[in-house]
Amino acid sequence: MTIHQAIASPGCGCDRRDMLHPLISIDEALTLIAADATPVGRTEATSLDSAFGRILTQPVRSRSMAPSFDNAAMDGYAIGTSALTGLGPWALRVVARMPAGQDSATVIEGTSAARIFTGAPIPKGADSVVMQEDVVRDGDVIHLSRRPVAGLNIRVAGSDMAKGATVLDKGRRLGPREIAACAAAGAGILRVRRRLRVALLVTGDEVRRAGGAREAAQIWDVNTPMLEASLARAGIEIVASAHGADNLSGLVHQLGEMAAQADLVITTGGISVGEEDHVKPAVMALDGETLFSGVAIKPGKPVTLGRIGKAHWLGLPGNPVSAFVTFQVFGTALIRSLTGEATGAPTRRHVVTATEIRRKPGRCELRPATLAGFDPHGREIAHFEDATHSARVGLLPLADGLMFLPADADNLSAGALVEFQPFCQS
Ligand SMILES: Nc1nc2c(c(=O)[nH]1)N[C@H]1C(S)=C(S)[C@@H](COP(=O)(O)OP(=O)(O)OC[C@H]3O[C@@H](n4cnc5c(N)ncnc54)[C@H](O)[C@@H]3O)O[C@H]1N2
Ligand code: MOO
Repeated sequence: MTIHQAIASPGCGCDRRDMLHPLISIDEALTLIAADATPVGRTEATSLDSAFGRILTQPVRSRSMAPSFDNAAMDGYAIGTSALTGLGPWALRVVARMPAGQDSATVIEGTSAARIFTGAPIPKGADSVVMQEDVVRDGDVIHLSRRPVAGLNIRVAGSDMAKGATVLDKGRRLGPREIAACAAAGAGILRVRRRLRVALLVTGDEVRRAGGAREAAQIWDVNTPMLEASLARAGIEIVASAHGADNLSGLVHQLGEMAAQADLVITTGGISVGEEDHVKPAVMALDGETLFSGVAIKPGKPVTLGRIGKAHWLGLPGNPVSAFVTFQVFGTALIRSLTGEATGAPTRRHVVTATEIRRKPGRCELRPATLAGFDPHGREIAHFEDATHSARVGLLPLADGLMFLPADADNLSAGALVEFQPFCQS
């Protein structure tokens, strides 16, 4: 039984069908982004200590075996197991001391042992390291009651990385884990894509700097700080961030200047259908083009992708939750394509809904949701508000990601399986 006629429109109230401007699906929009946005050309060298957040343009290969020599995994005694005849216990004379970082010509022969510390090279003749807790030491002699196996507590050369092994493929974003692997591989200089130049134009006559003076009917700017924070990572350079008035000639001037210096221009506001919405006309006045305009989602329906000259243009709606959601879904995918990041669009996983959902079908709803543990079958549960509100950011900090409610679903029972995209940094 369908129940959607009984449902009021509690969200942004923008569900009416618009036959003049057919909407495309999320996946169609993501396909267009992937086809249009090829990585910016230039690459550059960077040292490992400033590589965080950058995208590799060449694979990283290990310069030597890792570890490069057999070494002790424990503080203890290096011994040769073949000298342990009979059933024990055995007494071994300590003939050398081997701290980490010191090369040594020590050779272990017969029932002798070397005092050894974690990370120190294994001396010739030794094939086992016995933890100091497992011996009794008496002067220069250690007493051993249990036979250690060969190889015990030895980190074998090359067991982590072979020489020349590909440690990372090109297209990887360098986070702490990747940087650790590069360091172990001896990769001090890396080839990465140059920073993506992004310009931000937040429009609206009513918009004033957050926390600053404002008059009645004026609002604090949420989109500039939210998007600057979303773009704050090492592979991105914000080359301009400005406020634009609802004025065609002013926007033409600002967008023209931004497009000349940026790979990507992101705008917010001014892309709906009212006569105060001047962003699209301004792009057209600059001989820009539109790849898509309008996606069948809620919130964020008017999201638009295009070009202004050589620059890509992503037009986000003015409503802050709509701008945030569309940046998460499309902005992130676009930036990953432009920076050549191999992961592509952010991945989604399945979660189950915490409670029943009644909604008006028509557009796929991207509803901020909070993860709340697991159900008895081990499936992750997502909590959510009763509706999606494109202008209410108060509860956004509580959400972990976006729940995708299918376009045609008018009633989902508690425990329904839905897609979930965790929030991510661009
Ligand atoms: N007749 C129709 N009206 C609207 C439609 C429609 O299809 N037909 N779509 C609605 C939808 S959906 C959205 S989303 C908005 C998008 O409009 P714009 O992108 O043109 O955005 P604005 O009108 O400039 O602003 C919308 C809203 O957001 C507030 N805003 C804008 N910028 C900021 C900012 N930086 N920080 C905080 N809040 C901001 C602005 O004051 C408006 O309230 O259009 C619907 N209308
Ligand atoms: O008000 Mo709109 O579709 O919610 O972004």
